Amino acid sequence: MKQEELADCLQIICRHKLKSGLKKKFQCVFEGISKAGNPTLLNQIYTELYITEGGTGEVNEEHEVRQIETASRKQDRAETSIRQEDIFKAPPGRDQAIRTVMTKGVAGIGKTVLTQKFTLDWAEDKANQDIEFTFPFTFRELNVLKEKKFSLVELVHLFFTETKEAAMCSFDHFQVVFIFDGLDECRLPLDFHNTEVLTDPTESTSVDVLLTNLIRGKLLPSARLWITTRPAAANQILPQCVDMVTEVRGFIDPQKEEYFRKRFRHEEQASRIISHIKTSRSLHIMCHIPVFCWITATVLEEVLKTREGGELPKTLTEMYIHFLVVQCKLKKVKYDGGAESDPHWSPETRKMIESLGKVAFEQLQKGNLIFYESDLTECGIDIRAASVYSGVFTQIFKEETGLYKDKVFCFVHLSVQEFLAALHVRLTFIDPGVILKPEERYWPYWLGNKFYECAVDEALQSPHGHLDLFLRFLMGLSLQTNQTLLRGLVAQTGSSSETNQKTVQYIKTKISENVSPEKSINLFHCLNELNDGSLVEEIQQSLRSGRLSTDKLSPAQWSALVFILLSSEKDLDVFDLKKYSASEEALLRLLPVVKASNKVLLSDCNLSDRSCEALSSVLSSQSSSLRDLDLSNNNLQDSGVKLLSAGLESPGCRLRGLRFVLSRVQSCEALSSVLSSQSSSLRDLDLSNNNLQDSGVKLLSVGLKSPHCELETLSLSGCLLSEEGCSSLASALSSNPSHLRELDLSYNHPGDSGVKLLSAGLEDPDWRLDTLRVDHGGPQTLRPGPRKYVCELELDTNTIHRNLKLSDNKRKVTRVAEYQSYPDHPDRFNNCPQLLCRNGLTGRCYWEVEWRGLVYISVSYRGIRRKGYSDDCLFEYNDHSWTLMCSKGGYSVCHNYRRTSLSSSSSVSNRVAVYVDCPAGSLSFYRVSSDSLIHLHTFNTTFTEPLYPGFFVGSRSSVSLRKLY
Ligand SMILES: Nc1ncnc2c1ncn2[C@@H]1O[C@H](COP(=O)(O)OP(=O)(O)OP(=O)(O)O)[C@@H](O)[C@H]1O
Repeated sequence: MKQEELADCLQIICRHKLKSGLKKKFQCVFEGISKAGNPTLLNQIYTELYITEGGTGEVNEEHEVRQIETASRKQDRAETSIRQEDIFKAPPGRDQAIRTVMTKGVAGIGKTVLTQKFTLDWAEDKANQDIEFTFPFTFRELNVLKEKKFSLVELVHLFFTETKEAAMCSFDHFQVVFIFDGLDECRLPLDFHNTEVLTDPTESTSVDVLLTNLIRGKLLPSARLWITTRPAAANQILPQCVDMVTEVRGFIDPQKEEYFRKRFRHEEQASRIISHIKTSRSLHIMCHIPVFCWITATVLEEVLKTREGGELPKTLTEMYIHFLVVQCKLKKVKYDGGAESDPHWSPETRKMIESLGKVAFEQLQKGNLIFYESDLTECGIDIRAASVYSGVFTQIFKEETGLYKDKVFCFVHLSVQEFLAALHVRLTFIDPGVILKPEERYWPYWLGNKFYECAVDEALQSPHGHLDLFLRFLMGLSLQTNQTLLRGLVAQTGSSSETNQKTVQYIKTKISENVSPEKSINLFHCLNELNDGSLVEEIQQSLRSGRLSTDKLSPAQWSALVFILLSSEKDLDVFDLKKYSASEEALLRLLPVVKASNKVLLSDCNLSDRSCEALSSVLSSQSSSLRDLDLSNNNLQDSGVKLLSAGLESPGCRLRGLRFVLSRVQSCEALSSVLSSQSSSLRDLDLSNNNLQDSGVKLLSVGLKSPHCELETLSLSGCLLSEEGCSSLASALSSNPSHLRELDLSYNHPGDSGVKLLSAGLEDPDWRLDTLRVDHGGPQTLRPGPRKYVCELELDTNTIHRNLKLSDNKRKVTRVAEYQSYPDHPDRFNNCPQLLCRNGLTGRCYWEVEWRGLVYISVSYRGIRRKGYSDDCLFEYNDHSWTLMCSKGGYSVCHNYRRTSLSSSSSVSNRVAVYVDCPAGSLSFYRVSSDSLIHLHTFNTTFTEPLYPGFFVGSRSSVSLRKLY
């Protein structure tokens, strides 16, 4: 045989051996039960994970190229999911080969299992056969080699002895994939700036130098690399070394079910567990994290054996507590011969948990996730007992064998270590009676009452989020209810709710201090664990204020927010997008929350067709809770309305109330078809403020006429309707009279005959109609836009300041130096150069003013103070007035001390229009330019009292009311 052929042959044998070794290693998932003789086969349990390409920019925001990349990616936000076997495939539209992939994902989301499945599929010849060698490493294992020196070839030989046997000493000519799982667990100093360059795979050096050079592409540039990490640790790798970032997002709904069906072979048991999980929204949503599914499966399997239903664990901490309880019970019943009903915290179990907690904590502090016998001895665990633990407590502690000469141990999952570490802290540091040994005092936490605050600070300072999950558990364990679950183990000294409240406050201060999105999200999780009722509001504020910038959040961070919102157990009855961020981006990302809400308010949110498409899918989904939707004041085009109509017409749609604005008459046709569709459950339709005109109403009447239309209330207020429109409505209703109860035609011009036609229906016993509104009618209502709501204002001379002079038939106010001789009046502003109008507004009103100099155009409650120069008097500084400030420099708006300059004020015109809809709580300002209205700003609020228009007039300034009638 020639030399080359021999080499080929050896290589094939080596690959074959490597594959069988890997098959053996990865065919079972380690879930602690293997020792009990019941291994879980990876292929049997593996459930497809949802993986997406994930906003690479977050790795390092400063990096210019990345920013460009992020920007270009943003244009197409549609998420594409990536199949596990295609992890190295370039996404469509990207030509260059992908060398390094980084996969991020939160704790327990399935990164390790994913790499194992990838490797197993390769080893079983099922996928990626272009790869000649796959070398899966974990940082956990590599950490142990910190002090040692190897060449790359030696490192591979050490882990994959088959390659050594085949004397492989070069990988240059092969397609090789290196997998490095768990960067967050890495304790090697990866220094990309100061590490010497190494190109020779046979040169010996420390493992961190090897890795740095491999990742930088200096060493073995032809190899492909796959690194997985929890998100907070991703920034250890220079962004330019990573070609593609993906995110594991866990299980989507059908996969959650699939998981439980795979785990519980008995269909009935699986169905019972699934339906049980579905009864708790938070539990169901938490099950998108596979490790949580596993823990839930373990817990519910036990819990449901003994009782039907009952309270289900709702938070992460609760679930892990149950898990611990179940494990202890199993140990007691199976191995100690105890009975189900015995207290599960026998002195031995307690001692064992304490010792395990100590190991967990101390090793977490040191950053160790694999421990030696000596570490266990130090914590009072004797080695023989340890093997009993790992035998008995297999689901908590496992014995790792294989590569190491010494016996090593680790927890079955890092999250279990993090939980036990928190439990240890709870048991040791918080109990005031505990006297710490000097060596235990290195930790700042023991310092008494600032305990939780120190813990928060510590976690925030940890650069790669090592203590994030630990902190969540620690917070969870401070809850009285959780301590009760651990009665007998944890002393019931309990933190008082006052301490918890202080912690909540402290966390909120930290959230407001502009911490990174990852850290904020973890702090939200902590609030959730603390059962804090204002959590949702806190998230809203962070988004609204821009502290959490909607365009900088990665898809996974958004889904974390959704997760927190949904699992908060807070009533999500009404979802008001403006409270979060009035943007399409926010809507699309928060869609699962929309789906879980009953009433969804989306008015004035700059929504386009993209939102319509997404909403349409929510509408047609059987599982959606959405019943009421307000889409008014968005610039929806016909195409958008069409998309929405498809959802409205779908058989699954159970929407009852809809409020929106139709841009064009064609949209009426689409809506009309919804009304006449058999499956439509629409009962309330509010089309107020639409320029529908008679022609639009005519089209709509076709739907109203249909026997399938069961609309009960219809508002066409301010829709430019005249007599003709009324007659179409009357004719439609006479064909289908038995459903509509309320018809609002206010702010239209139905004329006497229109009113007569419809009023006749009120009397008709066949008609169900019992309320007809035709108030505020008149020809002026036929003007398009807000001008139809024009109202005549009258300045209140009793309020006018003495430096303001009236002219032009009391329509104009000018600031003057000389005092005017107005009589004393309690309503008069005596220090601020202001005045109010007489009209107390309660409905919809529109007016225009002309101004010069510096003028505030405001609306205010009547109670505004008149005396003195305090904040309560000035229109800008209180919560009962809303103001547009106009000056040559531009416009700004102000309410309750918060002033915002308007960027669109580059061209200032001296005419301003104001439109207020008091019941709807909206106040809009426009600039008037050659008769067209240019929107400046809208305040959305709730007006609790009648509003009085008013003005502040600066020196050498004037303002006058325009005559519009
Ligand atoms: N695709 C999957 N199918 C079935 N079970 C899974 C899957 N992925 C994960 N699991 C379950 O979840 C557990 C945790 O998964 P894994 O260890 O892969 O998470 P991880 O993302 O690596 O977590 P960490 O960041 O904490 O290390 C597994 O032990 C297994 O029980």
